[in-house]
Amino acid sequence: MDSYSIFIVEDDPWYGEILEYHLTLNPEYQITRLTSGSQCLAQLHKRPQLITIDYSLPDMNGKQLLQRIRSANPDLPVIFISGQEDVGTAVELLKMGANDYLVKDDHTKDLLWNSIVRIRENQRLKQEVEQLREELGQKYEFEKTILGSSAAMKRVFAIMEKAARTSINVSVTGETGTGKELVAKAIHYNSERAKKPFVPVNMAAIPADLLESELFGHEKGAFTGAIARKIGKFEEAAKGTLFLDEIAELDLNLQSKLLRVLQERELVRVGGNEKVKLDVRLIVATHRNLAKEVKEGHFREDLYYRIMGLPVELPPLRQRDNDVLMLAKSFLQEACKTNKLGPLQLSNSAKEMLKQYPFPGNVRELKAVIELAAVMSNGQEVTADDLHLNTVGGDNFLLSDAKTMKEYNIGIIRHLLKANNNNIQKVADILDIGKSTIYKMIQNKEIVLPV
Ligand SMILES: Nc1ncnc2c1ncn2[C@@H]1O[C@H](COP(=O)(O)OP(=O)(O)OP(=O)(O)O)[C@@H](O)[C@H]1O
Repeated sequence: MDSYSIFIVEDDPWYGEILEYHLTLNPEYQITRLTSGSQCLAQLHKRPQLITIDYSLPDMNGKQLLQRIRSANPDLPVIFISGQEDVGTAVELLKMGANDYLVKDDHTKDLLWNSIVRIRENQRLKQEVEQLREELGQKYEFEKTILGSSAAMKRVFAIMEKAARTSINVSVTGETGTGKELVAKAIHYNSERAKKPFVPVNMAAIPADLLESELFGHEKGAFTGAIARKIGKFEEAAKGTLFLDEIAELDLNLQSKLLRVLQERELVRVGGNEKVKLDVRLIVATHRNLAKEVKEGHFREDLYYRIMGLPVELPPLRQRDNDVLMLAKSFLQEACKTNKLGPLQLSNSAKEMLKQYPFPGNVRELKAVIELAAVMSNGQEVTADDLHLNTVGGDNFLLSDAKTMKEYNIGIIRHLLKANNNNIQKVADILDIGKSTIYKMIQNKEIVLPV
């Protein structure tokens, strides 16, 4: 049984007795009764997990006591119990970080009981989230997740380390599938902010008219359909990292709004007046050349300088020397494990083919090609024939250079759908993309599924 230590600070012995009696109905609660503020402060080293305080104590008032508790432990839950209903004091105490304010009446015992249950549940969830984030952080140790030992990738790791040690903004550029999001996550989970949220938002995936409220939040009634207040991604990422992917797709109007928010370090939710202070590390990414976008008038120069921060340029896979083979081996191992296949090797011919191929879809494409090859192979090794770099959507598909990136994408998805009985979820998982991307292609008739 988990014990939970509660201090009851109450100078009226009779009322203290009632509270103690009621709370000990839960055998987990270990109660310590104290009758003054100074007694409470002197016992804080015993690490109570929650404190209830009578607002008017003989030696100090509730505000003074709360201030001193907060400076010793900013997270310790505190519930006030007051002899009178005084909304002003209640609001002030809650603003100072009290968790609840109850008035002494017939229902106090039950309200207190419920309040403690709620606070414990919040504490439990918070602990769980922190633990999960810690585990994620371990998962994102740079060199364990971002594979690469080429000179080009070593330079990337060196800049990432600098980024992780500071809180300055970071901009990640690189062709599609080079690992921009992976880099952003690794910086976050290796930084001081690791225990706070990493919030990714893809500028290209959200319709322009929804993006403002998605980023900055909205107040109830701000527009038709705004039935309740909603906090935006900036607020969701408080004390953590906001990852704005495909930043070049932001329209000029929203670029100005974003610039203002970043300059003033505060935001106002759509349809509201209240100013909300910001504390986020911003990481942006794009596959475009932002400097060129600025020159062509598509991107604001002042915003460009504000978000550029520390630039991380991810080289395309074809410029990473032997990383292609290292990645291929690792993806092959992973594919064997997930598909419950015996261990497979890459044949020499397969290695040669991978080294020659330019990989327009970069690491993402390599991963998909290898996963498919693992499934296709029926021997001990993956041969050049299993790689099927040239079978997607017809002969020499991937080797023909007259294709746009979009055509490659459609070709790969078409092929994988065929190989996986048109299981959209499975193909989305293999390619590490959202199902919506595939549905959009079907809607646009770029892909036709058999009826
Ligand atoms: N160096 C690497 N080592 C291992 N896996 C990698 C590496 N780089 C990328 N990947 C994997 O490749 C896939 C694509 O990576 P990611 O989504 O980060 O790319 P991206 O550049 O953000 O793509 P896009 O431009 O399409 O948004 C992911 O599954 C990721 O885990």
